[in-house]
Amino acid sequence: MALTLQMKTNAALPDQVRIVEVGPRDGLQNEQAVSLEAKIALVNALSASGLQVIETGAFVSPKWVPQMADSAAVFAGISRNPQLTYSALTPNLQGYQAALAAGASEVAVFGAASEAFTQKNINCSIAESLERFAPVLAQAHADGIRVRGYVSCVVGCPYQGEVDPADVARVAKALYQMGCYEISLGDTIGVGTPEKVRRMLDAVLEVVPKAKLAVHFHDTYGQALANIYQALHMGINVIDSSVAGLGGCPYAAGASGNVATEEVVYLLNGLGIESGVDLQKIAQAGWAISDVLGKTSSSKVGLALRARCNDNNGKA
Ligand SMILES: CC(C)(COP(=O)([O-])OP(=O)([O-])OC[C@H]1O[C@@H](n2cnc3c(N)ncnc32)[C@H](O)[C@@H]1OP(=O)([O-])[O-])[C@@H](O)C(=O)NCCC(=O)NCCSC(=O)C[C@@](C)(O)CC(=O)[O-]
Repeated sequence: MALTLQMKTNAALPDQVRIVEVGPRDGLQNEQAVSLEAKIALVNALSASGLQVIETGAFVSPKWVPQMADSAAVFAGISRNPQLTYSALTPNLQGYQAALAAGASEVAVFGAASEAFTQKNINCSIAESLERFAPVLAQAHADGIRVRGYVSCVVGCPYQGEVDPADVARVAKALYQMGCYEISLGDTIGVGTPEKVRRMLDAVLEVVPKAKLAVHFHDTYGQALANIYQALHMGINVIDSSVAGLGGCPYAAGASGNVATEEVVYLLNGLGIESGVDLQKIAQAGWAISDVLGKTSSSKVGLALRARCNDNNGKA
């Protein structure tokens, strides 16, 4: 009986998941300044872990997010695996051109379902943000560069509070219709619970196909893995995460980092879902960047593996 139940539950889950590693960008944009060498070492360690996509930097105003000011140098310094996508955040055409010059293989525009957050984050209204993204998409299309679209605050906003799923669906649909190949739905401040996530995804799935959606959960209230499990059951098979649970959001006070990549890989391994990511290698990347930052990793999986490794005299 228990076995039958288990098989039924897992039958609804995808066989494969693509993890989009956002640690070098979403993570480090909200940590203390990290040296260029450490950023390059992080991206190189992530590249060796089996990940397919690494968000490597952001071409935004250095006055707004100084931690990302050396993104071009990061792109110039990394050892590229030609099989991997090294992406960058670009708020406007200026950022897009800088990302292209730096050699980004893909870019992302970023909007939000909340007017207040959009103002704080990119200094314009939602409608104005979509106007700014249009030339980015047009130029990227001409250059043969894929554009991802983020929608922030999909289940809550640090300024306005509740966010209507209809507003999320409206912005997600707009980005999709403008030509974004994938829409990443961000719980920027990590307030979602599985039921809220279900209601939000129900609304978005009415207007964007599930194969074009990704989820991006911050873990402020410890709900990220439960929310991912909910999203997996609704057919979403692209998950954003950040090694060692790095980061937060500079315009969302108190927000924790993204769900840790180690946690996501451990969950997927336990569910028999293929991600291609080597848990030990991603954990090692997490230990290294946590040491650079001089802080304890936010990844329980990373900490558990490190303790085991220490017990085994350094052998995994
Ligand atoms: C969008 C702007 C630029 C508007 O900022 P603005 O001040 O309104 O822009 P502007 O067009 O008036 O330009 C002002 C100055 O910025 C410069 N500028 C203009 N554009 C760029 C650029 N691309 N790169 C470098 N510099 C730029 C421009 O050259 C000018 O320089 P000045 O003449 O004063 O010396 C600004 O608000 C900004 O950079 N915001 C970035 C905010 C950010 O990065 N937030 C974090 C990422 S979003 C996030 O984390 C959420 C996400 C994606 O992870 C999903 C989730 O968790 O929900």
